[in-house]
Order: sequence, then structure tokens, then C-alpha cells
Amino acid sequence: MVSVGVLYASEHHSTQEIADRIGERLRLRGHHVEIQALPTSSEGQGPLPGDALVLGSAVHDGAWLPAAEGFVRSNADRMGDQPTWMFSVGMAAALPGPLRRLAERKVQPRIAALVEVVRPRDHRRFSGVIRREHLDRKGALLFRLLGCRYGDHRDGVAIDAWADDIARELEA
Ligand SMILES: Cc1cc2nc3c(=O)[nH]c(=O)nc-3n(C[C@H](O)[C@H](O)[C@H](O)COP(=O)(O)O)c2cc1C
Repeated sequence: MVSVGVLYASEHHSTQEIADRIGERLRLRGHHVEIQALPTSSEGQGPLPGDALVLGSAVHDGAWLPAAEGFVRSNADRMGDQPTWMFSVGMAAALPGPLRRLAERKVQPRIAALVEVVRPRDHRRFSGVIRREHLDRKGALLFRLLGCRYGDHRDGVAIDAWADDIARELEA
């Protein structure tokens, strides 16, 4: 049994629910799991929870949310202390075919820079939920012009499979 901290930053809850799902799955495999939202301020950060970390964030404008990016930056010197997995929640699955393939291939530079700092066992990208009310007028116009689809694009099977991969590595 390994103690795992699942830390996330989420604006509209889909990343939070993905973090919960991963945490639940790891619990089912017998691990002790603490699931926590990352604080918006880097002040007062204590010890990292758990002997292993799963770190995730929603992606906004090509970057992790400030709480998650700030967490990585302010803990850069101890990021290698325990095995860590990263996940990013974006909207690749909302994009039409060619754009989607492009988005799936390319990790945005600001996120790639965080991966360089953390050096995780794996960095996985999932699609989340995107609704009209999440976007301002300009964003909604662009969304429509690009032919994107609103909705819940999460793939529960892929999320569970990834959590199972983590559990297997923890048990190895
Ligand atoms: C203002 C805004 C900007 C976004 N920018 C991106 C982006 O640059 N890349 C991407 O893949 N997804 C982007 N998304 C989609 C979100 O990452 C996606 O909806 C995700 O599920 C949000 O997670 P949350 O529900 O935890 O906040 C954006 C969404 C919003 C509302």
C-alpha cells in the first residue's frame, strides 16, 4: 500500500471530478489516497502529501491554471523527491478532426516547461467539459468558427486505465 496525494486545479469542476475518479480507482487498488485542491496562494505550503503524487490541472489558454503552475514552480526543488504523474485536462476532443489531431500531438510550451521541471513518470492529456457559459463572447465566437463541439468529452475508460497503470507501477 502506497500513500498517494492527488492534487488538482480546476475552474469548472471537470478536472476535480477526474482527480476524484483517479483517486477512487487507486483506493480500490488498496492505496491510501488524499485528494486536494491546490491552494490559489503558494503561501504556507507544507509537506507534499503522500509518498507518490498525481498532479493535474485544467488547461486555459495553453497553460495550467495559476494554482497548479505556481505549485510546480514553488516546489521545483523537491519535485523529484517522490514518483509523480501529471495530467492536463483540455478540450482536444471538442475540436474537429485535423485540429484535434494537431492538438493531440502538441504539448503547449508552458505545459512542456512544467513537465521538464517535474520529470513525471508520465504526463497524460485528457479532454474535459466545455460549455457555452464557460466562454466569453469572443471565445464562443472562435469556438463556433473552428467548428468545435460543446459537451462532456471525458473518456472514463481512458482515465480508469491510466489510474490502473499508476497503481501497477506503485505496486511494482
Ligand atoms: C477560458 C478557457 C480557455 C481554455 N483554453 C484551453 C486551451 O488553451 N487548451 C485546451 O486544450 N483547452 C482549453 N480550454 C478547455 C478547458 O481546459 C476544458 O474545458 C477543461 O475541461 C476545463 O476544466 P475544469 O472544468 O476543471 O475547469 C479552455 C477553457 C476555457 C473556459
